Amino acid sequence: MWRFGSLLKGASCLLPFREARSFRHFSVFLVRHSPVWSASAQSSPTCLRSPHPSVLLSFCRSFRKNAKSTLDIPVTPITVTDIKQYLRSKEIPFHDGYSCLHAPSFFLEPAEAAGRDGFTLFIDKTTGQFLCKETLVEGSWEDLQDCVEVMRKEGRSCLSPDVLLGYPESPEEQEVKEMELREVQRIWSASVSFSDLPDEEAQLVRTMFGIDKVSNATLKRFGVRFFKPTKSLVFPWFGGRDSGLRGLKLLTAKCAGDGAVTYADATLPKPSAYHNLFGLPLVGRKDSEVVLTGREVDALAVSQATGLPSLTLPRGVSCLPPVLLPYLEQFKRVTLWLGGDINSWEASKIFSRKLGLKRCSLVRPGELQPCPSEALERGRSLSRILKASIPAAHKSIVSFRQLRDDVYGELANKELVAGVKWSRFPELNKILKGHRKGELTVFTGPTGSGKTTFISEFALDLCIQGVNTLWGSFEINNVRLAKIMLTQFCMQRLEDNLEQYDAWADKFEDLPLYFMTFHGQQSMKTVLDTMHHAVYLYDISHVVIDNLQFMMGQENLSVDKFAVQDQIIGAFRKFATHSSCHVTLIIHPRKEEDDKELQTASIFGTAKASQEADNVLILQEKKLVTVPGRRSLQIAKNRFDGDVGIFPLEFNKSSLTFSAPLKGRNKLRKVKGDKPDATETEEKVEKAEKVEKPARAAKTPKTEKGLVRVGAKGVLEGSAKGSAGVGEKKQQTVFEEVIKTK
Ligand SMILES: Nc1ncnc2c1ncn2[C@@H]1O[C@H](COP(=O)(O)OP(=O)(O)OP(=O)(O)O)[C@@H](O)[C@H]1O
Repeated sequence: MWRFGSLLKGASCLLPFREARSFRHFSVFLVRHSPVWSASAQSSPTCLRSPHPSVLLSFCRSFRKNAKSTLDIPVTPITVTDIKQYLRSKEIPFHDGYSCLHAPSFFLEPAEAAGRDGFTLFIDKTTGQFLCKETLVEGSWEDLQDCVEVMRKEGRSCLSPDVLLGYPESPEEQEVKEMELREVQRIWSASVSFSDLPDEEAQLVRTMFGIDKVSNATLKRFGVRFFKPTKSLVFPWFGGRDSGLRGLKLLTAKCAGDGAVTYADATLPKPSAYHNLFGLPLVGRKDSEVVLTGREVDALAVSQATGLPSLTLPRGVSCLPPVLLPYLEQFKRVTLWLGGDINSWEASKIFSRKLGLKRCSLVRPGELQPCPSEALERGRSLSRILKASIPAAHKSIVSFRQLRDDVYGELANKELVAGVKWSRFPELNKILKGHRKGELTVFTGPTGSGKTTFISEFALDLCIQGVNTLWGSFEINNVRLAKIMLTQFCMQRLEDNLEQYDAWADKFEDLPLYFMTFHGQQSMKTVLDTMHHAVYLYDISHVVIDNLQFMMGQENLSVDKFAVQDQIIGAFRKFATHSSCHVTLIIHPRKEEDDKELQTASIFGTAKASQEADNVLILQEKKLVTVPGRRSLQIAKNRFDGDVGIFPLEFNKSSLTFSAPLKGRNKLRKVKGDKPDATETEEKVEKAEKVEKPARAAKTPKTEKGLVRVGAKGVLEGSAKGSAGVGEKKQQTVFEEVIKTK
């Protein structure tokens, strides 16, 4: 099969159609002004033979960004060996780097390339994604192969950097982009440099942002300005082929009533497109050491105090997008000093795997080792702290001496160690304490009892708070699942309020939420490969698998099905631990008698599932609760601190939610031990329900209230620190303010 490849500028040829999935990359090869494509694709995309659906969708307004959050993983993931073999077979020289392979760029004219470093094409070893650092041409592994094929076919030694274009933008998207750029320019030119501020005001601003000791010279070197209308620090993003202003980040300080200061950041463009490594223009080609920080003010502190190159990750501790890795390849030593709390420590361990453990060392947070800006304020020696950083490459056997600081960290940060709290399920916080990375949760419940619906809200709640989430829904398709989640997100029937669809979908789209594109039976290997890929690309920290039975394939029918299930559970356990990612696994129960409650032992298969799991959650439908439709959630195992218990859930059919609309509505009963007394539980639940019913009926908010509650509590008011999703919402509020002050 062939696909039309009139896509390289000045070249018209047919490219072999390697795999159906390649169509996904088809539009990357659009030639600017290509009349053939623009006319045919836009008016009738179906003119392509068997195009990949996502190509068609990318032209359809209502689905325009679906492709972005859908994890379309290659059927056979690329490995570094494949990449190397291909390059060798095409006689392309390469060096083995830390996260990337380095090859000569074929987007530079030979004469142009001669004056440069030479190996400026960076190919990500995990994904095959490439970037030419000189021309900033980037694309997928398939794109790279296509470029090589075309060069070979046409006998060229290089290609124009303009041959590859991104997905065509809709007029709407272009307009948003232009508006953003205008806003960036407006804020930037209305901002003042510190040396232009009256001394008193400059000092006040410094105090407000905790940078008293950062000099005007440092602020000037990094291009930091102050935007008076919102009293924000402005950090510019310079980049692109012309090194022009591409965006900016605003950091705003807010004083709470009790005198505490909280900081909110906002970026333009929005966080998912904001790929600024703040400080990059100051890095010299020969620099071989760098300090990575989680906040811009920290980079200022490190640079001033140590003279070392220092860069800030655009979204702090929430992720390290692989597109930034090529810019970090030149460094032989990378020190991660992402902040002063346990979250920064966890993130630095995870990021160092992407960066290559051997060259990374980590600053362990502690009383004497706060974040860099605080260390500078407190007069600590930043060089000494950096010197004391710990190599990231760990040994398999450690003594308590090496662990003692970790143990202390856990004790001193009890709340953070307990994980992210649910905002819709306070009872879960009381029993499980929070949602922690690296754990395995097994969830079961009777057939059709609402397992998917409940876990959807359970995961959404965390996702709203910035937990990067990946769904593997093999039972129901992604459109249906997204519909359930969107309904739960806005807490109302959108069918009856279609005019609100776009507003809610826009908000929903900004969540760090991804879906696997599989449906039906899947091999465990494919699913695990996808999960690894997602962790690498999007720093996923919660994977939901609905459900295990869909991975048992043909073996499901054989006598050895229990062994297969155990093997799958073991693999998920390993993945969760090694990837520091929480896995929630839905498992069907064994067939139980109808009037019996489920127990841990009711989980289908052997005892492996409950042994390997850190948490076992059971959606109880029968016996415990006699009111039809009423369910209870039983926490039957909690490895973190042993508390188990059960609490009632009330299903709201219009919003598809189980969460209590009002605080303190459901009574919680803590049970120590795995098997609560069913009769007692039922009685208590019933009693609690009866007593509280009238009050609840009177207090249940209308759907608009639900909208305000979710939007305000879960989305708009969260702290921007360490949370991508929340950070994005902050952006809206800050820029709304900016616009208001215009
Ligand atoms: N508590 C409830 N009361 C009434 N209906 C519910 C309740 N919870 C979910 N439902 C509805 O029941 C249907 C099935 O729900 P869901 O798919 O979540 O169940 P499940 O347990 O995942 O099913 P399966 O066992 O097939 O995997 C959906 O239409 C859902 O809206």
